Amino acid sequence: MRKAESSMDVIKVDKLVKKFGDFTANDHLSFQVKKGEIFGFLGANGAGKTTAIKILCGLSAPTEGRVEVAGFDVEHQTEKVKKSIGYMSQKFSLYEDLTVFENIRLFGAIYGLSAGLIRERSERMLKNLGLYEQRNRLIGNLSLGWKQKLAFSVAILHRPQIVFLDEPTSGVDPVTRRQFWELIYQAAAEGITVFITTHYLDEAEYCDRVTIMADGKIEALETPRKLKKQFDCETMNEVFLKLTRPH
Ligand SMILES: Nc1ncnc2c1ncn2[C@@H]1O[C@H](COP(=O)(O)OP(=O)(O)OP(=O)(O)O)[C@@H](O)[C@H]1O
Repeated sequence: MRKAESSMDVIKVDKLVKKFGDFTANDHLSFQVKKGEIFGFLGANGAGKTTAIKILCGLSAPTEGRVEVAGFDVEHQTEKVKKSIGYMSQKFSLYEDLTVFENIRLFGAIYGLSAGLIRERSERMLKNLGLYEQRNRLIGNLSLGWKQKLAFSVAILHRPQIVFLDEPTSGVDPVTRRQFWELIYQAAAEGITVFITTHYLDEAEYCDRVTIMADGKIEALETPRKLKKQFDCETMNEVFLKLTRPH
C-alpha cells in the first residue's frame, strides 16, 4: 500500500457538529487527514457525508466545533481555504457547449493561472489523459467517463493542496473507474491529498484510510486492512454492511 507522504495533517476536524433545526446531520466528528493521503469517506445515503464536505470546503458553516483545512479555519478564513482546494462531484460538469481546451482555459483563468501556465499544464494533462487529439471537441460529445476524468484533471489544474471528490465515479463503467483511480494515485504521489466519497466498496480498498459514517457519527476509521481484521471480514463491503445496517 502506498504511504501518505508525510505526517503533516492538512485536514483537522475537532468535534464538528452540524444541525439543521433539531436534526443533527454531523454529530461530533473528529479526524485528521495527512498530506498526500487518500482518505475514503463512506456511509449510507443520508449519513452526513456531503454535509461534512460542504463544511470542509467552506461552503457551509459548522454549528459547533473547529475545522482546519490547509492550515486555515474554514469558518473565518474561507477564501484562503477555497484557494487551497479543488472540488469535484458527480454533478459537477464542465460546460457542455465549450470544447475540451476552452473548458480548461476557462477554469485555469478562474483559478488565476497565467495563459502560459494554462497552455503548458493543459498540454501535459491532455497528453497524460490520451485526450490531446480531442482537444477541440465539444464536451457534450464526450462519454461520461471522459468527462469525469477531465473534470478531475481540471479540479487539480491549480495544484491544490487537497482535492475533494464527492462520488466522482458514480455511473461510470468499471474500466473507466480503474483509470480514474490511476489519476487519483498520480495526484496523491504528487502530494495532493485526496478526500473521496464513494458508494463503490471496491474503491474503499484503494484508500489509505477509510472512515465509515452512520447517522451522522463516525463508526470506524482505519486502514482497509485493519478494518477487515477488526470486524473479521473478507471485504470492505462486509465491513460496511456490519457497520451501517440498522441494528
Ligand atoms: N439544507 C438541509 N436542510 C435540512 N436537512 C438537510 C440539509 N442538507 C442535508 N440535510 C439532511 O442531512 C442528512 C445528511 O445528508 P447528506 O447529504 O450529508 O448525506 P450523504 O451522506 O451525503 O448522503 P448521500 O450518500 O445520499 O449523498 C440527510 O438526512 C439530509 O436530508
